[in-house]
Formats: sequence, C-alpha cells, structure tokens
Amino acid sequence: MPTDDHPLPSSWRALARTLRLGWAASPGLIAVAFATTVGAALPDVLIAAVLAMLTEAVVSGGPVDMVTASVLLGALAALSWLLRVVSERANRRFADRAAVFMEAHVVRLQSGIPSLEHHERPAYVNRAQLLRDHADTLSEVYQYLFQAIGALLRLGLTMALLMAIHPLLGLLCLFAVPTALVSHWRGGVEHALEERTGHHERLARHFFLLGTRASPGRELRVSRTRERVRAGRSQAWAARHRAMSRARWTTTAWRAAALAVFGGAFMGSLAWVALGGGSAAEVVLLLSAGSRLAQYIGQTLNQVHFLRTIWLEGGRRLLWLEELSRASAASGPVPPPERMRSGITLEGVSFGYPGTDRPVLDEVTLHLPAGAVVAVVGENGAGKSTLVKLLAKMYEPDSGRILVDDVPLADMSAEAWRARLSGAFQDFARLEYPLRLSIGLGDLPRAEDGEAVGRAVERADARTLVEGLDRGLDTQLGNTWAQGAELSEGQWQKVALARGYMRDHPLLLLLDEPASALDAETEHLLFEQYAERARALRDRDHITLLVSHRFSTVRMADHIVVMDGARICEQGTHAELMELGGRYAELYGIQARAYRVER
Ligand SMILES: Nc1ncnc2c1ncn2[C@@H]1O[C@H](COP(=O)(O)OP(=O)(O)OP(=O)(O)O)[C@@H](O)[C@H]1O
Repeated sequence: MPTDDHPLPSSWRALARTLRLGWAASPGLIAVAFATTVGAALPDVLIAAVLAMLTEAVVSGGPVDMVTASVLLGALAALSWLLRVVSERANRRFADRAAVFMEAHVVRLQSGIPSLEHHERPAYVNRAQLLRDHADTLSEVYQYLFQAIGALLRLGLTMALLMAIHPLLGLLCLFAVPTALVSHWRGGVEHALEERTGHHERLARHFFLLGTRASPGRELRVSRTRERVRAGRSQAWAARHRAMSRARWTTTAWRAAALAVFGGAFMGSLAWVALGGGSAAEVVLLLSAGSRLAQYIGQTLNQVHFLRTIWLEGGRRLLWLEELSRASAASGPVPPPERMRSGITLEGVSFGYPGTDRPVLDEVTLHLPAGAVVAVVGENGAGKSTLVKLLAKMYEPDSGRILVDDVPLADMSAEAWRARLSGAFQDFARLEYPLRLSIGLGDLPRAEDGEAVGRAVERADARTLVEGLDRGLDTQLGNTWAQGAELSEGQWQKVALARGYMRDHPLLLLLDEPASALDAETEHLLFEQYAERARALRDRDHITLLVSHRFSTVRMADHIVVMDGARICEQGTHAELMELGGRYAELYGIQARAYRVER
C-alpha cells in the first residue's frame, strides 16, 4: 500500500469535501459564520467611497452633503463593527464544534483501517502525522475560507473604486500577482518540508518519551545513557529546525521582494494622480482605497497562505485518508465459514515487510488441520510472529495464498475474519479500565457479561489474581487513576490472556508467546489450560496455534512446525521430530539439559 499508489486528491475535491463535513458538523452556525464574515467586506470598502464623498462636500461647501456623508460614515463604521463581532463569535463557536467533529472523524478513519501495513510506510506515517497534528486546526479552515472570500470581495470592490478614478489604476492589480504567486508557492514548500522532516520530529518525541517515562527510566539510569538520549533529542530537533528555518528565510525573502514590487507601483500611481490634475476627492479615494488595497492584498495573501497550508494540505490529506480507509474496507465479500472442515492451508506464502527487501516468510507451505493444537517454534527472528500476523490478516502475503477450508482468506473482510479469531500476544495491550471490562473487551458484545468474564478468568487461570485485588473484578487498573491498582508485567499478561479467552468458539485461537512474562509454574498450569481448552474446542474443529520458546509446553501440541530463516525446516509430532534428530531435537535437547542443570 505505498502512498504513491494513493496520491493526494485535488485541492478542489478536498474543498468540496471539507465544506460538506463542515455543513454536517453544524449547518446553522456555518451559514451565520459565512454570511457575517463575507458580508463585513461591504461596509469596510464603502467607507473609502464615503470618505471621498465627504471630501467632495467639504471642498464644495455643501452642508447637506456633509451631514449625509457623515451619517453614512457613522452607519457604515457601526455596521462593520457589528458584523465583525457577530462573525468572530459565530466562527469561534462553529470552530469549537467542528474541532470535536473533525477529530472524531480522523480517529475513526485511522483506527478503522483493518491492516497494519500502512503503519510501516514512512511516507504514510509522515502524512498521517501531519493530519493528526492539524486535525483540530482543520476546524479553523472555514473561518479562513470565509475570510479569504471576504478579502477577495474587498479586493474586487476596491479595484472597482480605483478604476472609477482612472481605468489604468486597475493595472495595480497586476503588480500584486507576484505576491499571490509567492504566497501560493510558499505554503506548498513549507508543507512539503514539514512532511519530509517528519521523521526528525518523531525521533525527537521518541527520545523525549524515553527520557521521561518511568519504565525505560530504570534501564537508562543503570546503563547511564540518559545523556545520550538527551543529546539525540536535541540533534533531532536541530536537524528539523535547520531545514525549516533555511526554507522560511528563503520564502520570506521572496515575499518581501514581491511586496516591494507592489509598494513601488502604488507610490508611482499616487504621484501620477496627484501631479496629473486629479481632484482632492480622487486623491483621498486613491489614498484610502489604495492603502487599503495593500492591506487587502496582504489579508488575501495571509488567508491564501493559511488555506494553502492548513486547508488545502490538511483537507487533501483528510480526503486521502477517507479514500484509503474506504479502499481497505472494500475487500472481502466472502464470509468466514461457520465451522472449519479441513483447516487452514498456506500455499507458497512469501512476505516481506513494507519498505524492506528481505523476505521474512519465503515460500511457506503448511496445513493447519481443523481441530489440532499446532505449535510453531524457531529462533528469534525466524518469522513466527509474522506468520501469526498474516493469519490474523494484519498483512496480506506478497505471493502465495492462505485458504480457510477452500476459501481464500484474501476474499474475506478483515473485520469478519477477526470476529472469528481469539488471541493473546507477546506485545499485549494494557487496558486501564476496571478489571472486568479490561477482560470483557476481548468479546465486545459481551464486554459486561459477568459470566463470560468469569469463564475467561478460569481459562486464563487468573482467579488468584482477581482474588488478590481489593475490589476484585471491579478494581480499576493502572496506578495513575484514583484507587487504581498497578499490576506486575506477568499479571498484565494474564489479564491479556483472559481477554484472549473471552470468545467461546473462535475458529482460530492465536497464542503468540502468551506466557512469556509468566513464571515456569504458572506457565505449566496454563499449559494444562491450553490442552483443556483445545480439547473443548476440538469437537468444533477449531485450531489453536501456539508460538512458544518453551519446549516443555510445545511438546504437548498435536503438530509442531519448526521455522528457520523464513522457511519451515521440519514439522511433525514431538516424537517424530525427536526421532528425526534434526533442528527440533537439537533445540529441545539444549533446553532440557539447561533445565536439568538449573534444577
Ligand atoms: N514491522 C516490521 N518491519 C520490518 N521488519 C520487521 C517487522 N516486524 C518484524 N520484522 C522482521 O521480521 C523478521 C521476523 O520477525 P518475527 O517477529 O516474525 O520473528 P519471530 O520468529 O516471531 O521472532 P521472536 O521469537 O523474537 O518473537 C525479523 O527479522 C524482524 O526484524
């Protein structure tokens, strides 16, 4: 899923989508914000024309004209103030509402993409980071958009007033073109750079978290690497700052040059009208409207700059994420089978992580028979967890296919397939909820079902853990919460394991080193639980896949798969593999001898 395959959508489509989202967030407020922000342009510009009227009246000495012009001036000033106040309030209230709406939308989109593949691609991560950082500012887009329309209206009306003095004064607009072009280019350059240097920012944040969190704190203190981490953070920030600051200096210099071109033209036209026999009213009009022209061009440029950086870029990324989310949700019209008949088959499956060349699984062919407990063993980095991830449809194979009975897993939607999986993983989540919910979330529809949670606690042999907590299943987990209890690493893993056991009848139970943080005695007890659970599932022909480094556990499996260097090198029962005298027998021997020596 390279981001190049998903180029950013066009700005105009992004604009249309952003406006529709704004309308959905609050139609009434967006309408008021639009009308007042754009409407404020009218009295603002007319003030210059009425000033010229007043000058004319003063020069000709007509008292009625003077009074009329003065009243008009006052009314326009009051109207301009009123519209500005209402527009500010309406925009602020609307932005608050839209911010909540947009953030929720972005979170929903990002967490809704079923695979993990996009998280591995730096280009995606940079794009997503920019969108996350700008998710709340996206809500300010509307204000900038309305202000940009208002600024354009001011610009147009002011030009009309100037051309009423002399049509040639319309050429002043041409001198503003360089500023508009520079502003447009500037936003794009800065945003592209922000995206390109996103990895420096991530690195700096990573070092910051390493240096400030309690868990890595122990290791950093013992290894005395705190200074190194601090320096790493400073270097990462400096690298980002250097690149950004160089680009900003360059773009600012171009902007100043472009503004100087316009300033020169305005001064020239003022001299031309004053010296060319223009009336006092015309000179006043040119002065007030012309000086405002510079201000309006500045405003238009600022709005365009913000629109370019936040709205156009943020909005385009939002639309890109929506399309990515839709595309990844679209696959999989075939439902998973109700019951497994023959099992799961991998046919010549190869896979390498995005952005790397090395295959982590190389032409793997394997059958996991329905009803069996299958164990996967192998050295660190052999590809065991990757196999589990492919079976959970976190990634799609680069080549080959996975069949569930005879149906390709690729034809099933990730959502539907995962609803039939259960799992406990080495890198488990610590869900800091009350214990009952932290376990119950393993089966969302039954998250609050006390009986189901009780069964999961039994299956994970976590009863002692529950009884040891003051408020049992009602205990809030995590010591940063009021009356929250902190658990040990092994206890957290037991909670994760119980969560994995919440579903009663999964098609596939994935256990990827689910007991790595537990002591040997607990692991032994758990293994008996595995066996019992597997027996209970067998009549429904479900598969249990266990990844483990502990051969005392592995030997009890019906079928053992040995992985080495991205391939399967041996498979069979414990007895068959021992008799073979190959890699499994060697590894088993080493562990058994070590265990005997320890004892
Ligand atoms: N997200 C990733 N991006 C790139 N490479 C990865 C990623 N995850 C794993 N790898 C690489 O894939 C290879 C296989 O990793 P995997 O986690 O499947 O091994 P494993 O057999 O489960 O190892 P262990 O026993 O240590 O858990 C490793 O060399 C690892 O560096």
